[in-house]
Amino acid sequence: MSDTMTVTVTGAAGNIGYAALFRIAAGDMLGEGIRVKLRLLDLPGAVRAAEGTAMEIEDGAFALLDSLDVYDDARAAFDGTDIALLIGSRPRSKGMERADLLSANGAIFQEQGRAIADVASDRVRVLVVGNPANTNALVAAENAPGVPGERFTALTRLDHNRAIAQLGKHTGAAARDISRVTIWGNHSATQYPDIFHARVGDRAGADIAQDRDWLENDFVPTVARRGTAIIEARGSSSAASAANAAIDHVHDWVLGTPDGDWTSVALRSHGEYGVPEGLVCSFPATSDGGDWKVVEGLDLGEFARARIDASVAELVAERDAVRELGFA
Ligand SMILES: NC(=O)C1=CN([C@@H]2O[C@H](COP(=O)(O)OP(=O)(O)OC[C@H]3O[C@@H](n4cnc5c(N)ncnc54)[C@H](O)[C@@H]3O)[C@@H](O)[C@H]2O)C=CC1
Ligand SMILES: O=C([O-])CC(=O)C(=O)O
Repeated sequence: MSDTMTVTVTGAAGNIGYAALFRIAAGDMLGEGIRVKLRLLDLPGAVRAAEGTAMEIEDGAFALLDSLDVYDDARAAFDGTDIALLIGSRPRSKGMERADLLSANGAIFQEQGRAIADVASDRVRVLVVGNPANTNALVAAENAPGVPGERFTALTRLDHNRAIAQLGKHTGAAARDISRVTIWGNHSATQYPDIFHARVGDRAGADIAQDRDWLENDFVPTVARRGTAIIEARGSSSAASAANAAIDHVHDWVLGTPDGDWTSVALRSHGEYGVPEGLVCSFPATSDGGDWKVVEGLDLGEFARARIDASVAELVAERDAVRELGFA
């Protein structure tokens, strides 16, 4: 990492953008010694609002902020970028079919993948937050010739953090004492939050998982449906927690995961754990500050295998749909 990094945030006028940008400018994402050039991208109709957010960022007088620019054009926004947070996407509207959603987002992430390949820095790292995040990342990667596939990732860190929180509530342990939790599969209700390899203080996750009623009827569905529960309670989707997770994801990617722990990252599969090559699937992963590395060799029991297979089947169906639409 150099001492100045260019960071592009799409959907900058939106809720997650609003919660993420100030923390990025404050140094929470890349570390306190690293200066940041911030580039905000949104649609032409939302640029005025993005400019308002930029005015507030200016008013933060952040010591690490070197420059701040607002764009409505992807190629200009990604020019020379080192870190791209792809948050903006087309939300599902009333009456919209799944295919329409994949099609609208396919077009966005195809264009952004091409722009990143053409103009971003050679070391660019991409995190897709906008839903359907895994498949949007797959589309962007497939349309970015010359950019190594491992530079395209999707966010399942929010699910990972949710799993730690629920495990902490159940056991009374603090988040800092919980490690080696894994989210497998898709960022959707089919995801499988896995505690069988976790450590909770001195306890093994497999021991806590002996309470099958809690595991199957409480923990797994609570984590997998937390996004929906928050929409029902707040009237809008998770924003500050999603921004926090995006910052955690990039932080651990560029600065490394803590010794003895791993995190969850949706990465292009090389066939690990039998996941078809090329799918953007959530795995346990570590980083030494360079590339993500999938943690291999974990034993998966029948319970885990069935759930991972179901989530992977959903990813295959999404991939086939965007292929059919010509986006991948
Ligand atoms: N992966 C995850 O864990 C999570 C993902 N999400 C997803 O993140 C996305 C953003 O959420 P919010 O910020 O709450 O939504 P929001 O609706 O508040 O903001 C989205 C922004 O993206 C912009 N946008 C749309 N298309 C764009 C494009 N082609 N280029 C640039 N900007 C574009 C919109 O104009 C809007 O300003 C949604 O897709 C949401 O479902 C939300 C929570 C968690
Ligand atoms: O469904 C949404 O837009 C929100 C989401 O992904 C989550 O909270 O996990």
